[in-house]
Amino acid sequence: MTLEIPHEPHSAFHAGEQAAQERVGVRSTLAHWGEKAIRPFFLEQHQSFFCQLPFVVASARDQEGLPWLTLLADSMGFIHSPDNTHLYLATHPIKGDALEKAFTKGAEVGLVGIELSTRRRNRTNGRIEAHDEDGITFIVSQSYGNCPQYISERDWRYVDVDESQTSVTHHQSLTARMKDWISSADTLFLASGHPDKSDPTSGVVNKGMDASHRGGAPGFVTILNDNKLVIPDYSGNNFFNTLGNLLLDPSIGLLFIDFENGSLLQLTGRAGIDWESEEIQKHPGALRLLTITIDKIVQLDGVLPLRWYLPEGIKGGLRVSNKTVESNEVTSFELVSSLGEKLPTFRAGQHLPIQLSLADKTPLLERSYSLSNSPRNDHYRISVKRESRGLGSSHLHETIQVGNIIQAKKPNGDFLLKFPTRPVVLISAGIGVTPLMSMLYEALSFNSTPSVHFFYGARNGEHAPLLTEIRNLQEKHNKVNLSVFFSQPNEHDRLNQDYDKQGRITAHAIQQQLTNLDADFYLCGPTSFLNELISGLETLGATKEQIHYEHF
Ligand SMILES: NC(=O)C1=CN([C@@H]2O[C@H](COP(=O)(O)OP(=O)(O)OC[C@H]3O[C@@H](n4cnc5c(N)ncnc54)[C@H](OP(=O)(O)O)[C@@H]3O)[C@@H](O)[C@H]2O)C=CC1
Repeated sequence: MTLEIPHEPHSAFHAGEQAAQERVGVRSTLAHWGEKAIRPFFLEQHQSFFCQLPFVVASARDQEGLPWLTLLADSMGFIHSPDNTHLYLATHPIKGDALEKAFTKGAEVGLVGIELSTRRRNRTNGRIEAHDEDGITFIVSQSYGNCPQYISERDWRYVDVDESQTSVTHHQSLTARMKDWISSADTLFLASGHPDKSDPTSGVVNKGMDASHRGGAPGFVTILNDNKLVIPDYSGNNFFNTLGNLLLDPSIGLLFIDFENGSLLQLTGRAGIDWESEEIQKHPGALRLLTITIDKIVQLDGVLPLRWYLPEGIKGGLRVSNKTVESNEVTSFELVSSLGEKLPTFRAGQHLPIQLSLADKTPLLERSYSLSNSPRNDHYRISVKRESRGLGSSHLHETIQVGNIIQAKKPNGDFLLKFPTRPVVLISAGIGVTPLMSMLYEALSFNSTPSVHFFYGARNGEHAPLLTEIRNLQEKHNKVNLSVFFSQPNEHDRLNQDYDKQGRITAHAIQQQLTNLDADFYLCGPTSFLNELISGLETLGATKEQIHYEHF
């Protein structure tokens, strides 16, 4: 396929990904972010993440070149990482698996590691460097983290596989059981790939297979007929790995997991992308649709040594005890136990997974919002920006009132404040202030914190959530230094009173305020903001260990 736009051949993204990014207007922002976020090696945290997983989902092509996915599971510790470019997986697909013979030397493979109990996930693409009787050696081309959005939390346990209860069957179209399975699924995985095989010696690393996770409310996949499905595409990290591949090669693999029974449903077929038809409106929250024509199916029943179950949420749910308008678009909700019990503790920077019931009989909507209050409070607080097409944020703003009960799970996330032994520098843009607000409280609760510098960016005084609260803390604690940047101040915003500087926060402006850069930097805000600030701070000499951020 020839693409209409010229593409940058040395980008972390290939021509298809760049074309998809161009189509939605994020290509230039992503170009620099890709270089930072996508690495040709594993960070230590990603190495240890993969090594403690009981399973990974892997994509590859079969002997006919068709993409499929499988789930590779074995006893704890079956994955180990001898160095920061390799994973050894001491397992093989089972007999009859669509990818039974795929993991041979040179095969392109995509892996997604996903810890359903904490909703952490990391992705990597690469190829099989070697295989032996016991397992396969994977060498990485690209490694990157993914946010917890749309992941349904599940706990898991090992079981003994009862061979007499397993079966493998091959099909050309969906059976009634498969339709039930798909129509209740809240999780699926997609396999797609660049049509050219990477030449391992060429240094071009972005052309292999991808494995990606898709999640939504149960029933988010629509079955059109025995061979056609529609999958909504929600807002994500804008990398467009899957859609970018599909622009060049429409072949696609799908994997559904029967979590209760340890069964897999493997599908392969072709995908069409609907970028803008009116049909998209019929799928709440969808930005695009993928229409899948299924060509082949493999069903593997009872084969997995794992079973998953939904974790218990916070008993009785959370009662809204306060609702406060913080700015034009942001409202805070204070939440307490509906049973009057003590809430599970949280750490500054973590988020609260909540479930919203939009209407009777519709599936629950799962969302996570950063907690914006002090971890020492006996309540939780989330501060939610209303997004124009956001179902969760609109429901919270319009419908949820004081006294209502919201179902929630325990707070989680690993964007955390380190125990402060040097100055803490908090840098926020827009609603990115929420986890940093909580970090401000936590930093002030430690005597060891030498000082806190808060660089606060917002459009103007009408779009400046939690700023008054930060000012109040500044008045009480002489450790706090605050610099407010308004990018587009309006006529009643007063320079040196309501804000300190006109324009966006830059690394240069931060350097001007700080006497030295021996500090821990915590950043939260839009992608381009993270991009520019991380590069800027590194140029000024801050090390990667000093810079902490989360990409939501
Ligand atoms: N836990 C997490 O990881 C969380 C992450 N977030 C992320 O934070 C983001 C906040 O978005 P939102 O409030 O909509 O942001 P906005 O688009 O409303 O922008 C907010 C402010 O940031 C400025 N800004 C934008 N780009 C840059 C840049 N490159 N450098 C410096 N300043 C910049 C804007 O300036 P201008 O007016 O010039 O555009 C504006 O002043 C979201 O993308 C969300 O994903 C939010 C909450 C929690």
